[in-house]
Amino acid sequence: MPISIDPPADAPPPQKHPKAPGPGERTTPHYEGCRGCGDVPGSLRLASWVGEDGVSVHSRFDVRDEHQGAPGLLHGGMLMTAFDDALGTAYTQITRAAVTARLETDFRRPVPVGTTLWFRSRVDAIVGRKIYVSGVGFLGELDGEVAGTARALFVKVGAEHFLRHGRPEDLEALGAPREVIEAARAGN
Ligand SMILES: CCCCCCCC(=O)SCCNC(=O)CCNC(=O)[C@H](O)C(C)(C)COP(=O)(O)OP(=O)(O)OC[C@H]1O[C@@H](n2cnc3c(N)ncnc32)[C@H](O)[C@@H]1OP(=O)(O)O
Repeated sequence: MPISIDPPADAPPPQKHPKAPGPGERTTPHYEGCRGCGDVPGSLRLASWVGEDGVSVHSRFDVRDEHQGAPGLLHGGMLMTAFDDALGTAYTQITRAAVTARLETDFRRPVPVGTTLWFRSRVDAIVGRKIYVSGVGFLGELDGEVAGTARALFVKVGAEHFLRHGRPEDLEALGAPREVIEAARAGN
């Protein structure tokens, strides 16, 4: 039986992080090697901007041949990847370093190759380490026909999560000293 990811009704409204970009500004990838938003081979190259309210985010994903799951149609897992990243980008405007614990997606319309998908995502609540986020994907334009909807629970983690579980060479490329990685793995 999955644990509920309904945001508590009495949680205070999330506030934008003071260093987050302002309304209309482009957000930066949370990790350059990310296959959702990084500028690397195999990435969806999701691009995101802060919404007019300064807290929500809208994102763009151009669906190409390499994203197919059926003839000429977007793979459902690729849509989930796009939602994961779009919803994750929404929480990074408010707080830092959390990982996806649960992601629920409803697939409402098939998405043909050549479509531009647009997303609106927002943080609904933050309670302790738990971040509740939801989003909608639209065909062709923001607020166009709904292609899918998603809800996610992200759980805040410290740097040790990545030091302990990430691949050492990728962590070293980001500047983490080998001894720090080894200490995290040893549980120190
Ligand atoms: C810009 C950013 C974009 C990001 C997009 C990409 C994000 C990713 O792809 S992240 C990679 C995929 N995710 C992962 O690898 C995470 C793997 N899972 C984990 O590491 C752990 O399970 C983790 C960290 C989520 C939680 O573990 P842990 O730190 O021990 O916390 P734990 O006590 O189990 O859970 C914390 C709370 O969350 C709740 N919770 C945890 N998992 C779930 C879940 N699946 N469903 C509902 N609730 C959950 C727990 O019930 C608990 O609630 P409470 O505090 O009320 O008791």
